[in-house]
Amino acid sequence: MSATPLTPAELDQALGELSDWSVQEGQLYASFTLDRATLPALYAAVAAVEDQANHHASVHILYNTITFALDTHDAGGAITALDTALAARLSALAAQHGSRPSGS
Ligand SMILES: C[C@H](O)[C@H](O)[C@H]1CNC2=NC(N)=NC(=O)C2=N1
Repeated sequence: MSATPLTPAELDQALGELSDWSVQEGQLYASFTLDRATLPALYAAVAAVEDQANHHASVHILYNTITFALDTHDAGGAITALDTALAARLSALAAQHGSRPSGS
């Protein structure tokens, strides 16, 4: 998978399959709300997937909401297929841990 910036059309197409995600300030962005007790397990799973992909999200946790922001540093902060691929995996992990999208 390449660190080539997605074109606007490619990004729109990818977002069509990433219903939890939006573009905010040039990054892919998603928030999930879940039981606080499951947050540690979710983050452990996120970290493992990130390390396997060698691609890492900005993660913010506030009470029962975890927010991810993704762009590709190696592409000057553009959104690439590395980001959209990881976004799909993060959505799946959040769902597996009983989350619900908490919107933007
Ligand atoms: C050296 C290492 O391969 C790079 O720093 C990887 C690690 N994780 C990364 N994460 C993100 N979001 N963007 C990158 O360009 C990136 N590059």
